[in-house]
Amino acid sequence: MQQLYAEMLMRVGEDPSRDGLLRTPERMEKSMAFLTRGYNQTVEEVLHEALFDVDYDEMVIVKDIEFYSLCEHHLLPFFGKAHIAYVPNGKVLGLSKLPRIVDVFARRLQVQERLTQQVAEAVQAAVNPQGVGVVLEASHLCMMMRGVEKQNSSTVTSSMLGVFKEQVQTRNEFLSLVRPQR
Ligand SMILES: Nc1nc2c(ncn2[C@@H]2O[C@H](COP(=O)(O)OP(=O)(O)OP(=O)(O)O)[C@@H](O)[C@H]2O)c(=O)[nH]1
Ligand SMILES: [Zn+2]
Repeated sequence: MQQLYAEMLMRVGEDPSRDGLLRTPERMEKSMAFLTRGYNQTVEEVLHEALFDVDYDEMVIVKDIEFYSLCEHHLLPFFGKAHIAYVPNGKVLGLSKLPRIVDVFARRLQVQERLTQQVAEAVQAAVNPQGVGVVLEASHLCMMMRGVEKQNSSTVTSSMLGVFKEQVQTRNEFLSLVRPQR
């Protein structure tokens, strides 16, 4: 990787041997490993069996979970907030595990739609709840600092499973609770 990054610096017109850039390939390699560490993680290992029997069958929502990902088309960041809800079916998940599931999939090369679906499916598989709702709102640097150069657009995606798909009322309850307060 470090050789490739040094080559890249040269191709963009830089001198990889100048003082400020000497350790840049090494830093980039480390940084890229961090930004894509989701490839080395599985949902099972981050969940750590934090499933609890609870007699609660109302909606659980964890909202405003910040995430950072890389778009697979340009390898530029897209980032924003994830909102996750589920209606339990005898078991609940340790709360911190929802953000951890987001990160397992966000720290890969992604499109926002697939990231949204993967998070919803992972929660469904982990908790076996009555249903799952996931909404992601994000800004894409590939649309801001290059390309169409639109600074204020945001992209909203959602994935609804089980009762969130079948029952308009459940979906609306979720959507009204995560709606941005303006
Ligand atoms: N659906 C989807 N598209 C994305 C996402 N991230 C980036 N893109 C889009 O991927 C598309 C790639 O389009 P291309 O025409 O192949 O590439 P490009 O010439 O760099 O496109 P522009 O960004 O329009 O300059 C662009 O429209 C991006 O906005 C994402 O998460 N989901
Ligand atoms: Zn992009």
